[in-house]
Amino acid sequence: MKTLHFGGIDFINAYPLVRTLPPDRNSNVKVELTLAEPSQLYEKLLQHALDVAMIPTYSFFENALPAMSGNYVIASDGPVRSVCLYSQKQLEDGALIALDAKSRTSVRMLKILLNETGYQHIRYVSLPFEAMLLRKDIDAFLLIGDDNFQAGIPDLPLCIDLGKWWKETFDTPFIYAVIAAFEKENLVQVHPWLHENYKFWEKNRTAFVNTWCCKLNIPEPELLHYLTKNILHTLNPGQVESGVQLFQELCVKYGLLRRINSYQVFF
Ligand SMILES: C=C(O[C@@H]1C=C(C(=O)O)C=C[C@H]1O)C(=O)O
Repeated sequence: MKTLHFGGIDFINAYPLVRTLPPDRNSNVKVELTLAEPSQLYEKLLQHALDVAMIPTYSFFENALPAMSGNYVIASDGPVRSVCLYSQKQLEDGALIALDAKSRTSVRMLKILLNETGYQHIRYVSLPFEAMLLRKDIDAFLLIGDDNFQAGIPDLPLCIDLGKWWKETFDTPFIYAVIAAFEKENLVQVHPWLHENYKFWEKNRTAFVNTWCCKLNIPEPELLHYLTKNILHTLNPGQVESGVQLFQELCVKYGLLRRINSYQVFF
């Protein structure tokens, strides 16, 4: 049996897709799992150190990758909770925004939203989370992933949820990460393993959340809400295609991507 090298995002948002199957479980596919940040998984996929990986949607387009899964995504259709812009006061044009250095997709999502809203002179600086907190000249910062659950962050008076903002602006879900491969075969072969994980999650949600909430130090109802109401792991087939297409078109419109690339979505 061939071993598939799969890269799974190590953020909480991906737990239901990659952390539910016991490692010793007999499965029809043999998957060797590497957990890492989305941008690192993208680098490994480019180097062919991984066969299939969960990668930022923007990276998928930036490198014109040929194939993505239509079955599983990291998406939201309204508030996402873990992609937020924090600030002391209402944003003014000309403000300096620190962008989470981990992010590839949400930084472009923010730029699109600011452009659509009419801001034209925002300045940006890319920084790791810890460095942002030390900079006094920054007006707002964009954080992605698990750092949004750190105590103290929500104390800032203004917190703009980008998933909510996107939904209000375009009335459609937003897709933050996709599962991509160079070879269609590898994508199709990893699907049963992802299905197994996700089915296991759906059947045992309460037990998983109960275990994870202590380890992560997040109240149980909040974690359950995050993983079932904020983050969406599946969308209707048409929604995946139209969602990523819209994002790609807007990236081109605002000069964030050179051209529209074609690609295939597999189920
Ligand atoms: C929803 C999220 O989406 C993440 C945001 C990403 C980005 O901005 O590049 C990449 C992968 C996603 O898992 C999150 O950060 O929690």
